[in-house]
Amino acid sequence: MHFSCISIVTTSAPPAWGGNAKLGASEPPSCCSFLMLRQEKQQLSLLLSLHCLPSVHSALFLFPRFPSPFHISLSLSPPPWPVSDKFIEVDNRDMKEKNPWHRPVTIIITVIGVIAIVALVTVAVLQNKPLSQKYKYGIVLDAGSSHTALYIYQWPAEKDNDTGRVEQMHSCKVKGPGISSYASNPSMAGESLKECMREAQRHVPASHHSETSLYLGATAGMRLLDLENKSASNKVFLAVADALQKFPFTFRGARLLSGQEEGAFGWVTVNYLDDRLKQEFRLYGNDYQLYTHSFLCYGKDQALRLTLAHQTRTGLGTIADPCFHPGYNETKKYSDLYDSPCVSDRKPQQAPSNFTHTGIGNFQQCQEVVKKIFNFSRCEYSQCSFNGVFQPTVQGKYGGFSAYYFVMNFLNLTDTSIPLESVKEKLARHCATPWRELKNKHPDIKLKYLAEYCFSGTYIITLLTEGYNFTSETYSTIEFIKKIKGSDTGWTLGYMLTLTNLIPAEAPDTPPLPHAGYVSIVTVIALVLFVLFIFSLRPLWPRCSKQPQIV
Ligand SMILES: Nc1ccn([C@@H]2O[C@H](COP(=O)(O)OP(=O)(O)OP(=O)(O)O)[C@@H](O)[C@H]2O)c(=O)n1
Repeated sequence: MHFSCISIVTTSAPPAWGGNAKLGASEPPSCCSFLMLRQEKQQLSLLLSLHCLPSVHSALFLFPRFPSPFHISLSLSPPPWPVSDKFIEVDNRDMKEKNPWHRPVTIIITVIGVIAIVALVTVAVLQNKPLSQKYKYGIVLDAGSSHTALYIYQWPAEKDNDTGRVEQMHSCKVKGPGISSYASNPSMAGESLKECMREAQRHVPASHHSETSLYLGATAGMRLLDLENKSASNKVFLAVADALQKFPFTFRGARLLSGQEEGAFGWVTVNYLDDRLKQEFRLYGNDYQLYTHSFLCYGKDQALRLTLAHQTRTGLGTIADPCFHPGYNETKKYSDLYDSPCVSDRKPQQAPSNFTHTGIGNFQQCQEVVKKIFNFSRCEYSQCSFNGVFQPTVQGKYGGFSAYYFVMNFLNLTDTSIPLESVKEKLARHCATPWRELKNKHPDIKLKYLAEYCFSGTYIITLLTEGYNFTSETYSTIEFIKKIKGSDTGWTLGYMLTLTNLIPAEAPDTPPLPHAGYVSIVTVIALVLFVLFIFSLRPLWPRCSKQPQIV
């Protein structure tokens, strides 16, 4: 209690003061009210002017030395007696003795209440805290046409069926070209994977090796090899399977993915990582109508072959390529250029063994050459992308990953809020940059990639606008993405989720509140209950009257 500042003004020293009250002569504290005290017959009266009501109210109960029962007169009117400049300061020590908060019962109840709240909140927190995580692992090798990459995924062991919880734990880029390049030496295809596989062995805890599934999926490069030479492609698959089986994981096969599978698994990956499967698409137990089409020979590398094949179709010894930089000058073999089923039947009869590939760096002309590799006019459907393939109207966001991302990222064009016209202008400036200047500016970038970014950027913009019909208005709906929530975008995650049955038939039940929200609510409710409990103890509190009353 807080009565040390209480001053009482009297006209005369009342006879009934106890020994703990003493006369004072100081000025009354500014906040305090005046108490008038007088004795009439056997009754003491206090007259009060309520300038600071709460403290004065309480003060009235704390004169220990008055006869009991203690009657109080309260009045809101100014005191009728002349106010003296004498003050009586009330001795605090007796007040404290009578302070109900210092009573043992109140103290015990308060302590028990606090302990109960702490216990309640602790139990709520511990009960709902995620248990120390035990993980499961899965490994997928993406055997692409230009390179192979290994991805390790992990997810909490006890929550196999929850979505949005599988995440990429590690990735490893296999040194050397894609496995299809080892057609003439298949065992080297297996050999090339070993370094990343050993890395995977180090990243997945040894106790989990045997239960970790390992998959290899091959895409465009092996599709082309399969078309060209089935036995060679089988040998490459056997060689990589043989190498992968030697590792302590559960090897679940090396196989060719169809273009449709690659598209669909890529769709599952990005929508899974974006948490869209749960909310929007309801993959769980539902059928989807998904449009996917893979244009074999129209990936970036094969598209470049097609444009070069177009430019060398007459068997020239030198070509001046608008898609390569001014000053670019390389001697290339006709046999290498035409060594792909995408162009092999177009090889000019009278071609020399080599041609000189020079650059003139002109975006507009490059776009004209690139357009030549697509057939935009033939269409038997309501609308087509190119080569007579049906193309539905694109809805929602359009994600461009892998080569789309690498190229646009190099060109500083991943921001699709940049107007399409500005994108083209920037690309034109890039293409016109002399080759020597570009090499000096980017000494760390692989020369093959650097030389091709003008072509690649032009090919991407042409494909998006002329092929997939993006316009200046819709260009901003495109997102060039590399990763979503730490996982690379691509088909591999969707493939593993599907083969490992990590997407359940039914949507999982999710708690209505996140953990933090739940704990906060429990805490607030506990505090409210505690305050109510304390108020329920009011009979133990000192009696006070809110209304001025005359007793
Ligand atoms: N920094 C980089 C890395 C890669 N690339 C290019 O990006 C393409 C790789 O694309 P990706 O879709 O990963 O190809 P692959 O998986 O190798 O092939 P695919 O899936 O078509 O079989 C290749 O042309 C490569 O030259 C690039 O231009 N810049």
